[in-house]
Amino acid sequence: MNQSKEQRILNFVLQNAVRGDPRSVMETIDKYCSEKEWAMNVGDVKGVILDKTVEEINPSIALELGTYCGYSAVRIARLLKAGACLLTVEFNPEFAAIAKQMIEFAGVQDKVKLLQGPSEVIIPQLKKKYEVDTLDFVFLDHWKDRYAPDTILLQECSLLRKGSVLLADNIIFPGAPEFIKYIRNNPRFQCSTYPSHLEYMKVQDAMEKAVFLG
Ligand SMILES: CCCNc1ncnc2c1ncn2[C@@H]1O[C@H](/C=C/CNC(=O)c2cc(-c3ccc(F)cc3)cc(O)c2O)[C@H](C)[C@H]1O
Ligand SMILES: [Mg+2]
Repeated sequence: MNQSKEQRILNFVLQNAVRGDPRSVMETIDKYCSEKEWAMNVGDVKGVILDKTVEEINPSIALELGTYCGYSAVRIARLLKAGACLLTVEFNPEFAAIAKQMIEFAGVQDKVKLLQGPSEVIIPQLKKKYEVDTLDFVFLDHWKDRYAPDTILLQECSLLRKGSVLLADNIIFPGAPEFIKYIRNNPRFQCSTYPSHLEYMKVQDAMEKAVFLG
């Protein structure tokens, strides 16, 4: 059975990146996806916005929705301080298996907990099963029509506290119109937009940052 694109990306990393070096893994994925096969990683351009947001917050506990191949999990985890943790949620078992190998190859497995399952099931389990109190940072990069319902669910599960920061990818392309409508009209969130470019393309995209006001 011929390989998936995601398997080809992982193999290219295993053969070309430096084991234990997250920056090398990111650069190798970006090289493959800009030169050989496009893939929906946040990428090197929007990745800088993600980096700056994570560095500004310096989260102890972060959540990512939509692990895919693990590119942004590696990108976030490499910046986490000792003892800090990224919980990343992926419901496709093939992608979860690939991401697990990517995270381990990069050497950030001690900072990342990969939770396989749909976000609407995992989010309500975070407090009791995963011993989360509240989240410092949430990166939304899963199906775009799930950004708004999952943001509502995070609030219903009391997982946000005053100052919790959400960062959403792709609010221009493919776009997340329901999320933007919800979050920008919501007095409980302070929003700001970071114009950028779609990964590996000369296409406009943007990220939305939303700070929960409690
Ligand atoms: C219902 C379950 C919800 N709960 C869920 N729970 C857990 N995991 C979930 C859930 N919903 C989805 N996932 C996982 O997250 C991943 C999905 C990621 C989705 N990302 C995009 O669609 C996108 C498209 C483009 C793009 C740009 C230009 C183009 F021309 C084409 C595409 C660019 C981008 O940067 C993009 O992030 C992964 C594939 C999928 O298994
Ligand atoms: Mg994305």
